[in-house]
Amino acid sequence: MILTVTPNPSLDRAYEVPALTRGAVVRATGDRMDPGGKGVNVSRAAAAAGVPTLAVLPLGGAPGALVAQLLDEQGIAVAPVAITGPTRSNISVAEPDGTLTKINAPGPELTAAESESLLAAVAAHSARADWIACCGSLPRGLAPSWYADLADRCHAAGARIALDTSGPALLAALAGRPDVVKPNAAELAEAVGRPLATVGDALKAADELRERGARAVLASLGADGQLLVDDSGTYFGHARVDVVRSDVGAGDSSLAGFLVAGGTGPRALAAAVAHGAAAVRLPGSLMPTPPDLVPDAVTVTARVPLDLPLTEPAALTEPAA
Ligand SMILES: Nc1ncnc2c1ncn2[C@@H]1O[C@H](COP(=O)(O)OP(=O)(O)O)[C@@H](O)[C@H]1O
Ligand SMILES: O=P(O)(O)OC[C@H]1O[C@](O)(COP(=O)(O)O)[C@@H](O)[C@@H]1O
Repeated sequence: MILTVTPNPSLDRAYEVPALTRGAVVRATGDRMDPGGKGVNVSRAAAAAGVPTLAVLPLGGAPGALVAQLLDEQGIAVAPVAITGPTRSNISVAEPDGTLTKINAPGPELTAAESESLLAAVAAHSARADWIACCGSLPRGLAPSWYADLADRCHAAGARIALDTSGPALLAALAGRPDVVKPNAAELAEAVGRPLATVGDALKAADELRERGARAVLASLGADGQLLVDDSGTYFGHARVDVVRSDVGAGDSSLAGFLVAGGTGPRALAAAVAHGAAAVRLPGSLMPTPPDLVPDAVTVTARVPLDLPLTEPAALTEPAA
């Protein structure tokens, strides 16, 4: 079973527009609403792959009720923790050329009691979990060490920890020795405090995260593919995608594919890449089902193209904590 923890879930609203013009009234040509947040998406993708999953998440207010309803409609098992503050809504705007603009709200502030209830909810189900995927930003009220504390408790219960977060929460979580971390290029750059221009730069950064505590690193590099560094070796995976509709949740879909395929080694990397590629071919944060996957389009190699320039070099937007 894949248990997911999403401390700051969201109601994801996705708009498709002909062009995004600042200061103008922009008429959307399509819109959709999905239950969101990185762990929620991992659960949705795991369920779509036919793997048992449980999503642990705090929910509050009318948006929280809507997230619960949408998850129920999708048949996702949920262990909700009731909170006072309203669940956030995140917005993405997709343009026909593939440009995506995302606005992520900060979300509610959790009280100390709500933070404890969330940890207790995870602990109550962790014995049943093969993997516990800890995903997304931490809401206000949770210390940056929250994921590290969670990892300590869950490791003691025998579960493996996958982690997908950013900034200080990622750095602090490394102390909890997560079994795999899945940064994207920007998160990796921020974690090591330097920009990344090539796949080789990303590999050096991934090695550094392992030195700091991560047992394995699955680095997602957008259109360029993914890099896996674990005890079995170092591998690079790529898939060709002709039309990108929305990359919202592509990383979450990738992580789910990786865990569903065992969570280690080149076969799991191939599944991660297939899931990421399938996700970007779908609108909004729709998660792929098996018929959406095109495994033949995926290549995985142990010969990492170190000199390959990243299509989107990762600049530093914030100083590393
Ligand atoms: N433009 C793209 N073309 C092809 N595949 C993509 C594209 N964007 C994302 N992907 C796939 O989805 C994965 C996750 O996307 P990425 O943007 O790296 O992560 P995140 O969603 O966490 O920011 C990538 O590693 C890749 O496999
Ligand atoms: O917790 P964060 O970092 O604010 O991210 C939350 C957002 O991330 C998502 O899980 C999508 O992930 P990506 O932005 O990595 O594609 C959305 O469902 C959600 O709105």
